Amino acid sequence: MAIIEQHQLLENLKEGIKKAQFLSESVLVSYSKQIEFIDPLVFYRNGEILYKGSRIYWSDVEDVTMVGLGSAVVQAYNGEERFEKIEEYWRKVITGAVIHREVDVKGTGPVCMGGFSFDPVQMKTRLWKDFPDANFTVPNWLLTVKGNQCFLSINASVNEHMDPCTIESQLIDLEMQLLKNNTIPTPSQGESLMVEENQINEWLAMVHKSIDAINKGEMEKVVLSRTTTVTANKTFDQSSVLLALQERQSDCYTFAFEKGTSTFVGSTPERLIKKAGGKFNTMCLAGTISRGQTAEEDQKLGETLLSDPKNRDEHQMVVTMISDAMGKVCDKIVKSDSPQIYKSKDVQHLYTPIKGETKRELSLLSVVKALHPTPAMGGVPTEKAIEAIRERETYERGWYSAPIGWFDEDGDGEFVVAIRSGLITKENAVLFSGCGIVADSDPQSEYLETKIKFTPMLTALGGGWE
Ligand SMILES: C=C(O[C@@H]1C=C(C(=O)O)C=C[C@H]1O)C(=O)O
Ligand SMILES: [Mg+2]
Repeated sequence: MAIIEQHQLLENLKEGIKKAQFLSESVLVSYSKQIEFIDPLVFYRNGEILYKGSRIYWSDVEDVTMVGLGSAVVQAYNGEERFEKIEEYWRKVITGAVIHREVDVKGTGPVCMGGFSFDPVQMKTRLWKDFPDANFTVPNWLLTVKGNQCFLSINASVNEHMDPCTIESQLIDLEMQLLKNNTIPTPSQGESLMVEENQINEWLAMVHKSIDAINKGEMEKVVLSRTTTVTANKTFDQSSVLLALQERQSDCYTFAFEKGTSTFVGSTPERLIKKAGGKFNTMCLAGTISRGQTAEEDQKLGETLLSDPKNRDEHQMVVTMISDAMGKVCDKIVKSDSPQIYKSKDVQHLYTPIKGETKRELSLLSVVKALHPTPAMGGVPTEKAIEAIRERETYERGWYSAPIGWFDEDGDGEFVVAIRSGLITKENAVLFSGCGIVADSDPQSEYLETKIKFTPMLTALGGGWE
């Protein structure tokens, strides 16, 4: 078996190099196979030395985890045409690629993973220096875990000058190192962390101003966010932060994008769009209340949320926009008439799932473009709200509240909205949290809402609120 597999990889490399000679440009070679089980966090950690600064962790709500190490292909773009540029580049890469799968499983092979910034026009600061407006990579190594089955995809960019046997033997050596068994440090708790909520008064003033603007009819909703800074006395261990998120936030998508010296990490409940063939799944998530201490209190809080006009209003604006946008691109959409409750560890939300179907060729990125930013992250009307955010927020959002995800050569894939997140650089972390401001908002309650939304990241870093 092993011999046949190696033979196959070598054949693919030879074919890729021949193609590269013919095209006079690099060609992507992708080979994937089933392997013995390995914990995805161990794999992520094993890549720390060789692939520091270019690792990706992604685990979805359907028990699929993908870990990417290194970049066989990378595309970065700054500016407003980012969706089109990434799409164009991807088409070109895939057209030339040599792809072989031992087993035909989604989420293996040449998977393109990455994200976008919230607003390409917002001024850039040092905070997000390693995160362009669009940044996508096909990892050199992609581990895909589905339940207890594991698949390994090897992606290599080859050119006409390469020797297939040399590459093959390098890959075999690396594979052994990356698949070594290892342990993950247990999540830290009660660490001595310095936790500082930044510019609370400025934020409250901004909320007051926005409520005034809404009452004057300048807009209907704007999502305002703020940051909390966390400092530890030693470098945060990414694998243990991910483990903590994964354990506590099991109904969320847990992710990490390591770029240069920073890693954008989080556990978001919010799917932006999933595409499988002509079928699309999206959701509206807006309107928030805390979790109860007891099952009874929790249930009561959920009922309060469901019948609260302010939260229903905040939610409805998202439903209207997403239904309109999906209605325009799909032949048919299905959505329930009233919201349900979505519970995650620290908060409950109003939630309306929407399904769409189309027989036309419709790319995932074009739907991402049509949806982003939804009024769950921007506001209503979109342009007015984005201008207000640009003008009033005192920091750069970067990839916070923006689409992150993956897609494959068939154009299938999934994007989520990167909230409940933070940017970790060594022993420092900046956490992000926002909330929808509408006419009936009370600044103090909105402040508390954003405070609980910091909790998932704060606890994963080993901290908590006093
Ligand atoms: C903006 C965030 O969350 C969004 C805002 C919500 C609200 O205001 O009720 C709820 C869910 C999210 O759509 C965040 O968590 O940072
Ligand atoms: Mg809210």
